[in-house]
This record gives sequence, C-alpha cells and structure tokens, in this order.
Amino acid sequence: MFSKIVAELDKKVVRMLFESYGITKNCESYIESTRYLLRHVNYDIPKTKETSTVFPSHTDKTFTTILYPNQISGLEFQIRDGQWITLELPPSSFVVLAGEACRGWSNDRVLAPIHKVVLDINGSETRSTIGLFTFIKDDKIIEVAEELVDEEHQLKFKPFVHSDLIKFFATERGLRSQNLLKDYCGV
Ligand SMILES: O=C(O)CCC(=O)C(=O)O
Ligand SMILES: [Fe+2]
Repeated sequence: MFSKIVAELDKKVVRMLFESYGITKNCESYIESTRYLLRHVNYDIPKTKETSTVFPSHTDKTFTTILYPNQISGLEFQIRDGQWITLELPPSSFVVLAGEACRGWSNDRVLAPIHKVVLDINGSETRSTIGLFTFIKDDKIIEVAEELVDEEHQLKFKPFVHSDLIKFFATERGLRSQNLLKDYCGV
C-alpha cells in the first residue's frame, strides 16, 4: 500500500516536471515504462569519527528517487556551486531527487545531485529511510526531449537504455567516471 501511494506521488512529480518544460506528449509513455523499487535501510550509529559517513557521496542512477526518512537527519546534498547543505526536514517529509536518467532526458537541465548520509556520532537513534527508486524499462529508449534542445542548449546526450547506463556504471570505467552520462552517451 505504501509503495503504491509513493509511486502515485512519483507519477505526479514526473508529470509536473514534464509540464514545467511545456512538454505534453510522451510523458505517459515514460510513466507506463517505469519500474519501481522500494528499499528500507537502517543506519546504525557510527562508533568512531571515521565512520560518520554511513552512505558515501554518489548520484542516484535512477530516473527519480523519493526518500522518506525518519526524524534523524543526516542527508547532505551538494548544490550547483559545490557547497554542501544538510537537509533539515519537518517530520513526515518526502524528499524527491532526480537521478542520472532524468538528467539525461532533460539534456542536463535537471541536476542529479551528489548526496551522502552523515550521522552524528553522538546520536542515539537509528536513522531509517524508505526509498522509492524508479527505472525506465528496456522497451523505452530515453531520449532528450526535443523541446529541451535549442541554440542555448545544444544536444548533450545520445539516446540510451536505462539498464545499459547502469551496466556501464558497474564497469571499471563507469565506477571511475566523474561524469557518468557524458562518458556513456555524451555527444
Ligand atoms: O538514506 C537516505 O536517506 C539516502 C539513501 C540514498 O541516497 C540512496 O539509497 O541512494
Ligand atoms: Fe542516493
């Protein structure tokens, strides 16, 4: 039941995203080809200073991610200017973030933010998060929407299949890459 509700929230967000760029066609075909993965993670309190980062810096390889953390904060995001911000959330908040596949679809307009989880080593409660991760099935090739390409925004990425991007990520070159999409399907 919970996953159904969060998946509905995701669909709303994706429709809003397409609409915000004035894209009306094609949105439903992305939604119809979306696979949802729900994962629950508990983070134990780190015992030493060295282990305060319990989830290292990364970008999500999803299309979108929705996180539903408990009241223990710890989520940090790197914003465009390189600065790190700690997200302080009211209780029962959902956090929506874009993954690499969404960044690809948007021609690099939507930021797939680098983020990590850092816990207070003096904390006493376990951080727990439920995450909904979305992936586009192989029958749908992810293509930069034509509305997102113009004089100011040259085409940056060739069409790609989401699962192939993830396979590339798992290769030695992919794991070393500082710019996964550019290295995989950059124009
Ligand atoms: O636990 C969290 O809040 C974040 C987890 C995360 O970034 C991920 O699973 O990709
Ligand atoms: Fe993440």
